[in-house]
Amino acid sequence: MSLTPLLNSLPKAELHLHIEGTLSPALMWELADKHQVRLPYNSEAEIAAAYQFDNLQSFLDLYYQGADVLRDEDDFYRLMWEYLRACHEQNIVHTEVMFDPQTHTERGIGFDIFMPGFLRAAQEARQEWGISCYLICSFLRHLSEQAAFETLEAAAPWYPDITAFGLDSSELGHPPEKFARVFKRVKELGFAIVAHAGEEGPPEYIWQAVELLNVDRIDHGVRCQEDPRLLALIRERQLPLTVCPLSNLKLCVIDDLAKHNILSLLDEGLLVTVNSDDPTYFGGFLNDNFSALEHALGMNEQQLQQLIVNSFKASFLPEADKQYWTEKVINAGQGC
Ligand SMILES: Nc1ncnc2[nH]cnc12
Ligand SMILES: [Zn+2]
Repeated sequence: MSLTPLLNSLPKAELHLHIEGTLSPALMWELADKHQVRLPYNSEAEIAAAYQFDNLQSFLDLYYQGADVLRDEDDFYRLMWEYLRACHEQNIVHTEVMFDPQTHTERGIGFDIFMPGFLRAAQEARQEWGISCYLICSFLRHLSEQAAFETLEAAAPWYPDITAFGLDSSELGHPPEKFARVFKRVKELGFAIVAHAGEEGPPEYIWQAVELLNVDRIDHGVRCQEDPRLLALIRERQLPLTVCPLSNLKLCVIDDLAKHNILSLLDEGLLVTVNSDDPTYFGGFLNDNFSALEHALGMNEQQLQQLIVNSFKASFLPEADKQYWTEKVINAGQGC
């Protein structure tokens, strides 16, 4: 029997989502027209057809180019609002959304433009649908340590609206150690920390994220299985991994979803979660990622439920909220 009815009925959290990676071809086309931005495409369909990637960098090149159509506060509001509407449709009740300030500040678009847009959409989604949305401010690792420090400083007026700081963009050649001093400061300021590690990069980068950045969660981390000592440490500390199956397939981290190690990591007792990363670029939102696991790996009902319980456990929600949602998931599962 299909897991789709159960999947749709369960409340879920999403913990690894780049808001710039939710820009749909339709919105990109509309905003390009609004701001008279020249795109290297002749239609929405051509935009969608261009989304074929060989690796992370080939994706990032298109992703940063696409973000150029985001210019004013209303554009950032629309972007966030459309994602939160998709959350509502999938029964995502809590989401922790990454944004890349440097993608915008480098184009002269400051925190005073994008933050009010994000926050207005988040507030309306809370009122309309009861969705909670936390923000994770991510540093681009292909830029310098100095640029990350400047971004941390520029974010200061918005600290009350930020839950965590993260690290993303081109992994290879930019190990976590490059940002050890920045994240030391982030920790002193009292924020949670996440970092992309072990997506394309080796287990050594995951070690550095854990030992030098003191991460609370690892984004991706799928290559931890190559190092048994690292795997044991992640299991012992129950350090969450925010895994993104369709992203891994689309960026050629794996060549076949049937070879994905997510269920094997789950069965080994790791706190793994399912996420969509950049859904409009990778061909699926959160529920599509779960469905893909059902079809490619034969994920069963118990594994589905555990992955969803993990999404709340691994979140930055207060303990009482984690408990509340975990009970909801378990009780809803029993009713099906
Ligand atoms: N999958 C990914 N890895 C690293 N940086 C990203 N930025 C957006 N998506 C990303
Ligand atoms: Zn990511």
